[in-house]
Amino acid sequence: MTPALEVRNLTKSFGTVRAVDDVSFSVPSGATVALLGGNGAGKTTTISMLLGLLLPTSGAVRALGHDLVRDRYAVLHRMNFSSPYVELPHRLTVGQNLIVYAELYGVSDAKGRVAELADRLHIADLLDRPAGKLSAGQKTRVALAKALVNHPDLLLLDEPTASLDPDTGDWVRRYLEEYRADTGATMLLASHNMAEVERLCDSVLMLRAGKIVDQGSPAELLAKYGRRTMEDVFLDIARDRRAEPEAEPASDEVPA
Ligand SMILES: Nc1ncnc2c1ncn2[C@@H]1O[C@H](COP(=O)(O)OP(=O)(O)OP(=O)(O)O)[C@@H](O)[C@H]1O
Repeated sequence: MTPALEVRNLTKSFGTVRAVDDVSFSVPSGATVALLGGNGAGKTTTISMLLGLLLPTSGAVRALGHDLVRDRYAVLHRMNFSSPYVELPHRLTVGQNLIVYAELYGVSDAKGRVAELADRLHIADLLDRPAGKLSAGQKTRVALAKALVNHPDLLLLDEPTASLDPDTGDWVRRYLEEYRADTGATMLLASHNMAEVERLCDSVLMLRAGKIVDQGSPAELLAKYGRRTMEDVFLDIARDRRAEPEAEPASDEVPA
């Protein structure tokens, strides 16, 4: 089966900064994959290129079987994204924004789809509010509604639960699990929440300074680094510690 995403030798330079440096990976259809890395590792730049929003310096991206630079209009209507860094137009209400996006994506019953999402994502009480006057957590939920408005087959999520309280964050994760189970959609998500990654993702790509420095399923990485949590694996990889279990202190040693 054709992978939902195929990324080959993707590179993006901003002047002398190589934000993404010769990155290659593929995401099987229906999989959920995490893109992890510390601040400035290149996650947002990668996602922007995967959306066709940013032109690569070199390399190629195929999304749902189409080249994203040459053939983006064949595929963009089957993709969507959410990002805390992209604001909806502030003066329009949440409802107006969602209708505009639904119509831009050619959703046949735009009003019906927005009402359905408002109900499912518990944002009905926000529909008449200006998008610029929402709290950070409310914006995150509205961004998710926008990301799902066209029933995307390929969903790119940049920190989908940023700013959400633990209860709402848990609820959004459950919703994403249901969406995937119902639709078979493929998801690539950048996250700083390691519990979220363990829960949602089949595999993990670890970026450091624009390069993929390790990858595998959460279970494989936990075993490889001899750790109990992805938080510890993340710290090992981000701090360039080698993938081997730490020795237990001998019983007569006093821990420092
Ligand atoms: N438009 C730009 N012009 C110049 N440099 C940029 C630009 N966008 C990103 N960078 C640089 O590219 C590198 C990667 O940034 P990017 O935003 O992709 O990181 P990130 O992994 O998403 O980080 P964070 O977790 O902090 O969101 C950083 O060094 C950043 O300063």
